Amino acid sequence: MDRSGRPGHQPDRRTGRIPGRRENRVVVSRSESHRLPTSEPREVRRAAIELFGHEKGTVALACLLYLAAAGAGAALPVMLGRVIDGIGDGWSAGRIDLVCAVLFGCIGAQMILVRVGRRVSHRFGDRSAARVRERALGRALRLPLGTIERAGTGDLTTRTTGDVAAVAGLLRYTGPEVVAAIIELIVLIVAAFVIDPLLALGLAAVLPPLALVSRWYLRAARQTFLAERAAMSELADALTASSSGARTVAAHHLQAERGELGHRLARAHYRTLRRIISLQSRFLPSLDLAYLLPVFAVLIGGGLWALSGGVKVGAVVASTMLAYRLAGPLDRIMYSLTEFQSAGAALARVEGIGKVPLEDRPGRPIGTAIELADVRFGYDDHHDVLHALSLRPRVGEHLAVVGPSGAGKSTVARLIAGIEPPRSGTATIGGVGSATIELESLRRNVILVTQEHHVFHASLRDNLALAADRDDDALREALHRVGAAWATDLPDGLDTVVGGDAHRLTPAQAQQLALARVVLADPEIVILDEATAGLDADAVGETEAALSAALSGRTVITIAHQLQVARGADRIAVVDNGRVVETGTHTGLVHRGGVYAGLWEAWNRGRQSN
Ligand SMILES: Nc1ncnc2c1ncn2[C@@H]1O[C@H](COP(=O)(O)OP(=O)(O)OP(=O)(O)O)[C@@H](O)[C@H]1O
Repeated sequence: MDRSGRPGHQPDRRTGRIPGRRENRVVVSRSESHRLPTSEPREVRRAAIELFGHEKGTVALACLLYLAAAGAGAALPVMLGRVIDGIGDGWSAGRIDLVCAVLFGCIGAQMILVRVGRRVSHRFGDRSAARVRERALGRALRLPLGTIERAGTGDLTTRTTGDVAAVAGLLRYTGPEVVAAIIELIVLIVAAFVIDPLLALGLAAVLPPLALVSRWYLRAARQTFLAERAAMSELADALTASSSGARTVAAHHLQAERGELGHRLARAHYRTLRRIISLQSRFLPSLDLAYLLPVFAVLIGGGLWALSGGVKVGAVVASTMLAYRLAGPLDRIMYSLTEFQSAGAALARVEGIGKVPLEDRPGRPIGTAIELADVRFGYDDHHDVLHALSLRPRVGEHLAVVGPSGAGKSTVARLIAGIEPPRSGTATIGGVGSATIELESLRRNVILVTQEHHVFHASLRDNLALAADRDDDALREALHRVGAAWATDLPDGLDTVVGGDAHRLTPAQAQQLALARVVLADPEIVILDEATAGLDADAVGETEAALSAALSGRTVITIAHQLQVARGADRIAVVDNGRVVETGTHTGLVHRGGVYAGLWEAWNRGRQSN
């Protein structure tokens, strides 16, 4: 970089940035080692058992209700067989009527018991699903930020939304259905043995084909479903990165590349879906064949035996009906294998969040002095982006960090904020490594505001109260300080629900909301990294000045991508190629005629020609 500002350091016409040697930061694909882990089947089983353990009473009650319902259901073929044989044995009409009345009563009782059982099991499902969701979110919130970013927010989002929903669906609907089906199956088999143990052996004809088919399916399905979930995550990740990094994509003309990546990942996901369909299209018809085998076995075997007088016709009819009814619960169990596989894969991913090693953060800083000393840092093992960088912001000063794009300014912000530890050297706050400071204390004292802000689908008041529980006047004052005049025009004032379709905030408004949160939180150290980039050029200066006034006495470090922001700072540090190459006031640096002076000249020239 020279004083004249070579072409590479002219501000970009569209973004106002000072270009440099930045590499493409929109992640193209995540390496295996950066993916969030997945739990082993053994760990998934343990988690499932733990879930049942919380609801032993409810589970036992639901099982009892399903048992009674299955008993009432099995009474139908048993009694019908007795009636058939009873007619042959000369039962009276009154006796037959009585048995038929009991039979109808059983049908009614079965319907009621199933309904009540479902209600109880839904209650279990709801509470367990809430437990899974809360656990996943709790774990996600404790994850080290650097890990989330390297793994991709899309992956974590899919795990805490789609995967949790798949597990919740299983717990609420499919799980209880399968338990009910297993109980029904056992009751049907017991009933068949009560009617005639030899005929009941015919039911076993279903077992060999069923065992073969399900063994093959279960083996193939786990990998297929895991692959589908992973492909879905990668796709979500790439789409999230493309949309949240839209400005970078546009600035680096990466639209075609990102579009192609999206298509490639969508095709990969489509291929995994086709594998699932192909698997199921072989699995399901084989099941139908398997169900028919015990019906034929009992009907033909029992029929021949009845002809020779070895067994009564009623017993054969009842056993055949029971064999036929096996298809119902078996079908529900086998069909749900797909969902079990899918939810099992989902639970493995949800539980995997808990396998990420948490950071050891015992540090308790004394004071708020920031110091970066001889810091080396790189995002991968191969090359450093910061090279022995040293910087000592003074307590209570407003320091602007400037430099060409890709120089390492945002990386400096991340190290101060304790998101990443340095590879060597030290990055400390109050004498303690910032990446080791206890999270609660770090969050209270240090806030990093970037361009990414989340507006929660809630009232404006709730969105602000996240930062600090203050009265309405304080909330309004914070909005006023960051120039959010629009807030006074909202139809329901602070009660207006924002973040959803009802009242969508513009990116600039969302940014002001984030800044108002900072004012309310009033931390000791504020790091603003492109925090005003979404505002229009005139508003940037005003907002930065208002923010500085609101945060007076606090240490404010502004990563200034536009030099007019740096001008108002107490001191400026110029970062180039991962090193601090100059520090001083705006006037001092311009007079010195060094790197900053060159940047300033190029900046002014660029603005005039724009
Ligand atoms: N998450 C990341 N993973 C890999 N490399 C990264 C990541 N973030 C930044 N880099 C790389 O590190 C170097 C320094 O980036 P950094 O964002 O700190 O620069 P900067 O000066 O803030 O740039 P800009 O002004 O464009 O924001 C660049 O080469 C960049 O491509």
